Amino acid sequence: MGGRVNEDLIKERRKCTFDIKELTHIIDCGEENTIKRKQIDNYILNIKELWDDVPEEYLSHKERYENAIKKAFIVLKVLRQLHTGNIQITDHRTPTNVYSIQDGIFRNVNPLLIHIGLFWSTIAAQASTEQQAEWLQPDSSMIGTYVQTELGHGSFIRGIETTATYDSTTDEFILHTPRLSAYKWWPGGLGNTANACLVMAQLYINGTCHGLHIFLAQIRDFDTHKPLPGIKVGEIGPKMGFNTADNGFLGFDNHRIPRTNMLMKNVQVLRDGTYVKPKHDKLTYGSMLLTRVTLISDLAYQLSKAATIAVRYSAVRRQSPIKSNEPERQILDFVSQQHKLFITIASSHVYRVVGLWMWNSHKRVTADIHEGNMGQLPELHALACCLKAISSRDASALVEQCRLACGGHGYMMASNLPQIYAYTTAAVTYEGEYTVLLLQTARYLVKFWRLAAEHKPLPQNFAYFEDYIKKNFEQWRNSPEGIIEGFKAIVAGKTKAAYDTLQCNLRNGREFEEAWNMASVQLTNASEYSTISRNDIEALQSRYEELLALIRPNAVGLVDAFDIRDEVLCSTLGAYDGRVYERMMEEASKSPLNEDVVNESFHKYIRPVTMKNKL
Ligand SMILES: CCCCCCCC/C=C\CCCCCCCC(=O)SCCNC(=O)CCNC(=O)[C@H](O)C(C)(C)COP(=O)(O)OP(=O)(O)OC[C@H]1O[C@@H](n2cnc3c(N)ncnc32)[C@H](O)[C@@H]1OP(=O)(O)O
Ligand SMILES: Cc1cc2nc3c(=O)[nH]c(=O)nc-3n(C[C@H](O)[C@H](O)[C@H](O)COP(=O)(O)OP(=O)(O)OC[C@H]3O[C@@H](n4cnc5c(N)ncnc54)[C@H](O)[C@@H]3O)c2cc1C
Repeated sequence: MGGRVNEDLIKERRKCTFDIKELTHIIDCGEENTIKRKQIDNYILNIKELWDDVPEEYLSHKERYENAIKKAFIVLKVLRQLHTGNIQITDHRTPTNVYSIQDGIFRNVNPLLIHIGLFWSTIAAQASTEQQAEWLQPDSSMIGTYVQTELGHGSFIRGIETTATYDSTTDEFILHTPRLSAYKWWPGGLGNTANACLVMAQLYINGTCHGLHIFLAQIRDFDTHKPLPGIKVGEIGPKMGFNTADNGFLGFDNHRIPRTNMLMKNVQVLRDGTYVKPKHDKLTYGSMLLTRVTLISDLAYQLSKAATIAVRYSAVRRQSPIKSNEPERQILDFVSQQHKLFITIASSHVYRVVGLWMWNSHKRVTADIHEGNMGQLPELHALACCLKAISSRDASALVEQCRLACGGHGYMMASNLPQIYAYTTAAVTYEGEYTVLLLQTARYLVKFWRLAAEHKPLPQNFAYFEDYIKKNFEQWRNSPEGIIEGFKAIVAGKTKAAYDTLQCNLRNGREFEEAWNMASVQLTNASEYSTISRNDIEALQSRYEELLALIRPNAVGLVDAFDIRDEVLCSTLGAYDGRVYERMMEEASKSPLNEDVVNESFHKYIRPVTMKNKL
């Protein structure tokens, strides 16, 4: 769509007091990354076949999948070319990597997301060198997915019921789904696309269960794509979002795979059935850990999209004067609107920085694990659980806040805010449900509180527990350091309260697990424990309002710095040129309900009633 940029947006951009490009380079972790990102953006976004004539909302469930899969294989081909051309495209140092461009191409989810993001990365992390040499071929026929969750069990994965029983007479595992609740349910790409999968199953050797292990299983014929004998596979139906993700179900009827299809880097089953234990029994959960870490950066990106749309729209939209004799103001001038939006911009930066820090920590801990040192794994797991839970829950609430900040127009699919919300809120549940993950972190904190309560030595990271017990916390200071101190006091106080409740329940004769369950609301809910006073809160509030006013002239610059192309934003409200109403009208004209001046339902259903009444 041609045409001039909206006047208000032009003025906003003139007002900006900082160098937008410089901030973009910081977000991308360096100018060279910005250049590389733009090259990939240009390359992929110029492929004509990736763009739809009809908005995807007007397609049926089946058509949506078929359209998405067409695009997915164009993208896959490009990814392979870029890899061969040695362009590092999956570097999570930048949240705006190739996954982000896909948000624009699919406006939903790439059905190959799990194939690209989880299937290959799990093989790379958990398969032996020989297995990797065989399976990680660039021209592999395998299209895979990660198959863990079952109808009956998602959170409590030790309860998974699919079995893999070793048959030493044939040197094979027999994969079996013993009952309906053991059907695999949810894996992305499983419904129609995948011909292979990594499946989590309980390993049995000579009647002994060794717990969950990962197996590579072919499920469809590579040539005909028909399910193999003993495989029942299909798609699970429409969802709130993720509707192009092709989530599926899967059952095994005594399906045999070679022994060498168990992922054997950390754990082995030998030809004679000998079981060789891993160095740490949670290494099998490694893919969940990695995805939780990468998700934090992805959520930062979703927030930057929502903020870009809502801030640009708020600069363009004029409604109500502030003083009755003045012209109507940009809605961005209302301080309550600034409060809704600027926190989203800030949170995006916070999650980006934390996501990067977690990514580097993960790299470091993985290198240690390679050297046989597992010492840092529990802390990384506890941090990943908590950050994944909090960032997904907060990001969903903030995206929804941005949507509401766009008033009625935010309710239009063409604003893209409903899709961003549906995508973001899924992350609260998948890859470890919110409460369940918070309880994992609580378990870790309570362990260290017990040490503190028993006056045993604590690692440096937990010295503040001791400070809290000795009441060594400083008086509240209204500064970043003061705020961090305040948070430490809250964590210590909250952990103490939960620990005390646990102890009380135990003294009353409860078993530990029961006592834990009874304390679980305290374990997940925050209270105020810091030394902050009423006056401090008032001072903080007025500083916050000052900051809103300082940020206001730079609001559009701040979202421009996210540097998200219109083709990726896919929003009538958030495009760079701010031609909101023109775009809305143009999108409305694509509605099939506008194809005929008089819809045929008039003759079939309306007229017989209205004309009869007239007589
Ligand atoms: C990779 C790249 C991706 C690229 C894309 C980038 C953009 C991304 C965008 C979008 C992509 C996403 C698209 C959708 C993807 C969805 C995929 C799925 O959903 S796959 C299913 C996930 N399923 C869960 O997460 C189940 C949750 N449940 C669990 O993880 C476990 O059941 C848990 C942790 C809740 C409990 O496990 P217990 O019952 O075996 O363990 P307990 O008894 O509680 O604890 C035992 C010990 O193990 C440790 N532990 C547990 N998990 C650990 C871990 N992962 N690592 C290390 N230690 C762990 C604990 O800290 C505990 O330690 P102590 O005994 O206290 O010392
Ligand atoms: C869009 C999407 C994509 C997905 N993709 C995949 C995939 O590719 N592969 C795959 O294997 N899986 C996938 N999943 C499944 C996902 O990982 C699980 O749904 C998720 O782990 C939550 O498990 P659940 O459904 O069993 O929830 P439940 O555990 O049944 O949660 C229901 C409620 O019970 C509570 N609860 C459960 N246990 C406890 C406890 N111990 N203490 C306190 N409260 C508890 C929860 O907090 C929640 O409120 C996907 C899910 C979604 C929504």
